[in-house]
Amino acid sequence: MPQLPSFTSLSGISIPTLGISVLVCTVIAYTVINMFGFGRKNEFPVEGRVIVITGGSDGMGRAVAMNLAGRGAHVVVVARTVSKLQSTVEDMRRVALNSLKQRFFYISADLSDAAECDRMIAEVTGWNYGSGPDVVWCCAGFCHPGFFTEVPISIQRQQMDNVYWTAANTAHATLRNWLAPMKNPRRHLIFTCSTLAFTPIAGYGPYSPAKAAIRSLSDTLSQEIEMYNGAFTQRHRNSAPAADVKIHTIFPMGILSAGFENEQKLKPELTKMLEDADKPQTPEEVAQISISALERGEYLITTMFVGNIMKGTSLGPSPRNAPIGDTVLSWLSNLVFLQVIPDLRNKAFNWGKTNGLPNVYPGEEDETPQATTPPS
Ligand SMILES: NC(=O)C1=CN([C@@H]2O[C@H](COP(=O)(O)OP(=O)(O)OC[C@H]3O[C@@H](n4cnc5c(N)ncnc54)[C@H](OP(=O)(O)O)[C@@H]3O)[C@@H](O)[C@H]2O)C=CC1
Ligand SMILES: CCCCCCCCCCCCCCCC(=O)[C@@H](N)CO
Repeated sequence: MPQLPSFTSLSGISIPTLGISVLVCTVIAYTVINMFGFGRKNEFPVEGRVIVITGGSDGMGRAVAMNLAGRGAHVVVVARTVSKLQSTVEDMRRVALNSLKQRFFYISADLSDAAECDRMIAEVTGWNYGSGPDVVWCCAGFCHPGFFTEVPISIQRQQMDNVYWTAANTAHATLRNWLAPMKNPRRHLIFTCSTLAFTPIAGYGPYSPAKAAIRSLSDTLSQEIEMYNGAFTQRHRNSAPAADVKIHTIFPMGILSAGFENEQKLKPELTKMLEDADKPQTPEEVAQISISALERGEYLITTMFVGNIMKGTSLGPSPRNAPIGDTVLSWLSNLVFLQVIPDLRNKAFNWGKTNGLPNVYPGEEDETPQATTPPS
C-alpha cells in the first residue's frame, strides 16, 4: 500500500517550509504592490483644482507651485515681495500642463497679519468665481538660528510671527472659508513644518518652538475636523456643511533655498556640527517627494530616511500613516535615539569644553546679525 504523504513531506517540501514560503511571498508581494502603488487611488488629485501656496515665490514653495502647475492645477502664490511673485507666475505659465485652461494668480500679503490672511482668502475666492480654494499649502516662513540667550527676544517673537502665525493665520482664514457650504467637499490643508519639531538641535531655539507649535496645531485640527465630518452625517437635522477636509504636515530636512543660504550665515558652528547628518535636498526634490506622499494619503510626511527616524522617535499621539509600519518604525527609532540623545548633548558639552563660549554675550545683542525680512 503506498504511503500517504506525511506531515513532513509533500512532494519533498515540508508543510511548515511551504507555509513560511507562502507567508514570505505574500509579504514581498504586498510590499511590491505598495511600493509601486498598483491599484491605489490617488488621494491628492490636482488637475483642475485651485491651489494656494503661501511662500510660493521662493525655495520649496516655489518648487511646489511649479510642480503643481505642471500637473494641471490652477495656482495662486502668496508672499510679500511682488517681483518674485510675478516671476513665479511667468514661470508657471511656461510649465503649465494645459496653458489654455490653467489660471495663475499672485497675491502680495504679509501673512503674519491675520487680517491680511482673511483678505488673501477673500481675494482667492473672488478670483475663483465665488468658491474657496481646494487646497491650501502653507510654506511661508524662514529660519533665524542662534543660541537662545544671544538672539534678542524681539527676533524670537518675529520667528513666532513669521513661522507659526503665518501658518495659523492662514489655517484660520482657510477653515472659516471652507466650513461654509462648499461645492467640492474634499479639501486639503497642508502645513510645512521641519524635522526640528521632532528632535531638538542646539542653536535652533528661536525657530524650532514655532515649528513644534505648527505640529501641535496640525494634530489638534486633524481631530477637531472630525466634529464637522460627524455633524455632516446628520445634515438633515442641522445645517452642517460638507467638510471633508484632510490635514497634512510636511517635515523637511535642510532645503537648498535662498532662505537656507541666509540661515547658514547666522548659524553657530556647533549647530552645523550637530546637524551633520543632514544632507540638504533641492526644493524640487522636496516638492516631488511631498506630493507623492500626499497622493498616497499620508498625514505626517518626511522627505528622507534620517527625517523618518526622527519622526519615529516622536510619533506620540499623532495619527499614523500605516499602523504596523509606523509602530515598528517608532520602536526602532526609540532604540536608535537611546544613543542619539546623549550623543547630541555630549557633542554640545565637548564643544563648550574645547571652544569656550561664543564671542557674543547677552547685552551685546546689537552685534547680532539681523533676521532678513525682505521688504513687503
Ligand atoms: N530651508 C530649510 O532648510 C528648511 C525650511 N523649512 C521650511 O520650509 C518652508 C520653505 O522654506 P524655504 O524653501 O527655505 O523658503 P525660502 O526662505 O526660500 O522662501 C520663503 C518664502 O516665504 C515667504 N514669506 C516669508 N515670510 C512671509 C510672510 N510673513 N508673509 C508671507 N510670505 C512670507 C517668502 O517670500 P517674501 O519674503 O517675499 O515674503 C518666500 O516666498 C519654510 O516654512 C521653512 O521654515 C523646513 C525645513 C528646512
Ligand atoms: C539615524 C538617525 C540619527 C538622527 C540624528 C539627528 C540628526 C539631526 C539632524 C538635524 C536636521 C535638521 C533639519 C531641519 C533644518 C531646518 O529646519 C532648518 N534648516 C530651517 O530652515
